[in-house]
Amino acid sequence: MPVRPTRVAVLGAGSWGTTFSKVLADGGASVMLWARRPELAHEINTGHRNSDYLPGINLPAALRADSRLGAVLEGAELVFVAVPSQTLRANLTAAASSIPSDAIVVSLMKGIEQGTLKRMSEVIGEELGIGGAQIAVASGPNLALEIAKQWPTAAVIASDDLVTAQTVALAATNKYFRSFVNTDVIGTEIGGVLKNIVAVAIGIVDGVGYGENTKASILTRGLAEMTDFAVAYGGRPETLSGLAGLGDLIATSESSLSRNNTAGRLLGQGYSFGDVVATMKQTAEGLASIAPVLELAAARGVSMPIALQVAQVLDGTLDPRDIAPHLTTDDLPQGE
Ligand SMILES: NC(=O)C1=CN([C@@H]2O[C@H](COP(=O)(O)OP(=O)(O)OC[C@H]3O[C@@H](n4cnc5c(N)ncnc54)[C@H](OP(=O)(O)O)[C@@H]3O)[C@@H](O)[C@H]2O)C=CC1
Ligand SMILES: O=C(CO)COP(=O)(O)O
Repeated sequence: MPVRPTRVAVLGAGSWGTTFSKVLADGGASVMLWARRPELAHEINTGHRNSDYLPGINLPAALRADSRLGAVLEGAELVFVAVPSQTLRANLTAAASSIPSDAIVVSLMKGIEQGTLKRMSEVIGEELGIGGAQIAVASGPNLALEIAKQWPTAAVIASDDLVTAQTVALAATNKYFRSFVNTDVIGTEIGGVLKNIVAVAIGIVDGVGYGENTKASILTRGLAEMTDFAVAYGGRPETLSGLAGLGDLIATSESSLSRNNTAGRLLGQGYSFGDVVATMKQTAEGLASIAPVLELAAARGVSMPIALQVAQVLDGTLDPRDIAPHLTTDDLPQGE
């Protein structure tokens, strides 16, 4: 029987790490949050605010922050990680010696590492030398600011080991946040990575000014693209039609809170990739994972017209007004 953990740590005090810390604290856990900037840790401890990332949100007094990894990780039963995907490996290198050897480590991230093409759970396993029963991932329709306002939602916790997933889900459940469990780590992670890329495409369409038909076509074909890719890498199709696939695809593509959607909208309005990166103050993972995703797709022969056209808009070889990945004909016989 899984037991509810009481001592948890969260690495990364951006919008998601801080919000998830609140979810855990409101679920009854004692939470230590790592903020790499001491002044942010000070603001969280004294003002119970993180004004950079969650303006207007009051944080629970039970949530404590620190910029020292050792102090944050001491005695942690669960360690949640919410840093930008491309910085995970370096952050783990710094944290590894302080992470208790029996802790379960949970990825809250939605990216693929450039160069190695690894999922976040793979990077965690490699860097910390731990196996599947000590690793979990969390994903779902989880726009941070909505959750920080305690608007109700749900998530999926996946681990190779069901008891691990259940243990994490017990900690990550409260009156406004419900965690479901499964054992499909691959499908759950891939859903989170790929919906970001489709959300960029929808943002481009919005920025250009096209309408609901275009968006509905791309969303529907996007789900097929996400599912084909996930299945090619060993994920289960039903995971992609659940919260970690369709659910997150809808939330991210529809919301102006989404950084991926916002980045796409700016591209659609004619801003260059460089301008968009300079404008974004928070992490838009879809922009960094598009190249590794296309490499992985090519390696398994998965057709990804949406991801391909987003990449072409990013590198300036496709005019955003010509975005119409659902009109590409190479997979027409199977398309629906
Ligand atoms: N925001 C959301 O709604 C959700 C986000 N996610 C995922 O969570 C992950 C983290 O995203 P999110 O919290 O939104 O990102 P943010 O941009 O809001 O915050 C990133 C955090 O990581 C810290 N950080 C640590 N190391 C580095 C580094 N080397 N470079 C840059 N920042 C660093 C930042 O510190 P500092 O403040 O000092 O820069 C900051 O605290 C992403 O994979 C995202 O896809 C998943 C679900 C929801
Ligand atoms: O993952 C998210 C919602 O589930 C957050 O999306 P963005 O990173 O696009 O803001």
